[in-house]
Amino acid sequence: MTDTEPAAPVRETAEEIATMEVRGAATIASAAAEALAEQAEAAAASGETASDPAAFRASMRAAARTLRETRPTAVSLPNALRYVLQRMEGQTVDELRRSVVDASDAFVRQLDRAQDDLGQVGANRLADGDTVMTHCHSTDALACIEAAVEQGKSISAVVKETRPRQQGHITAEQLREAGVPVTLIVDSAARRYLDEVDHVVVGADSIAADGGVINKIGTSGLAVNARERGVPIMTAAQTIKLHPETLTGHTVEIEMRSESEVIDAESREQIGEIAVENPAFDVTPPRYMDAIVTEHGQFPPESIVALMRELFGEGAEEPWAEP
Ligand SMILES: O=P(O)(O)OC[C@H]1O[C@H](OP(=O)(O)O)[C@H](O)[C@@H]1O
Repeated sequence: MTDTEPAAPVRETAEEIATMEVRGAATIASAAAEALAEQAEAAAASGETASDPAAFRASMRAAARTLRETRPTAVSLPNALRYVLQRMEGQTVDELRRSVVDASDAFVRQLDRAQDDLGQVGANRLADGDTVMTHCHSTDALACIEAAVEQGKSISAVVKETRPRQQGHITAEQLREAGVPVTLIVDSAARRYLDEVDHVVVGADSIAADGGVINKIGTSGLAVNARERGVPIMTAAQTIKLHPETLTGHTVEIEMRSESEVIDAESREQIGEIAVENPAFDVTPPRYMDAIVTEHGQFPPESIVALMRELFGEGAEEPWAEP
């Protein structure tokens, strides 16, 4: 390990996030925070950085940059890195190491608590006997449904499979384990089933300052259909999903993934010369979203900017940048 090459656990976590073995905005954030703690332990034990606080700090910044470069859309990833690096302090390597490990632990605990708290808020929106429709797999959205079940409400679910990676299968399995009767449908059947649904519950990868919700591709179409059918739609998103850079006019980059997720090589070959595109996320305009459910309560999307300012100030530093 040199001061620019992160330790093995960081490289492994970065690879797992890039290949989506580790996925879902909250899970990515907690894996990134834990990887920084592992980097701190490794750097404090390595010849090059163990006795040089400046080299230790540089190795932490390099590790954060490696993690940052894995996936561009879920803002929980840079928010996690920011949380930990902003709390790195001390004169000696041992003090620096301890501050990083403590910040990483605190971040992960805060994440779990936030999800429990927003689950209660989201559950309050659901009534006994409701059927919910889900899209993709979101631990924040599942927390709302599971909390409703724990409140003693009987909830059933229509689960969209979510092409191309079919994260709906994970949702279906976890809801079934929570005792929720599940009907799995293909994405294109969603509008037909909305007539049988009381609420649509989705997660978010990022929330923009204007209340736009960036979530798995297909969310915006689902939201428009839900509005047309008169079905309320909420996004469950703890505040690490708030995108501070959008306060200063930046837009959220939409990740484009490999065409191999959409079409296999043989079919591709047979069809001949065509373009294939695979955007992983889309933006649901605030007017199509009824509520953003966070650990601080529920918000109309248009008012989320006030919470964003309160939590992040006017913008976002990048503590992983070289000074
Ligand atoms: O943080 P939680 O609620 O678990 O997940 C949030 C979102 O992350 C997922 O993205 P991907 O599957 O990583 O591309 C989905 O878009 C999901 O709604």
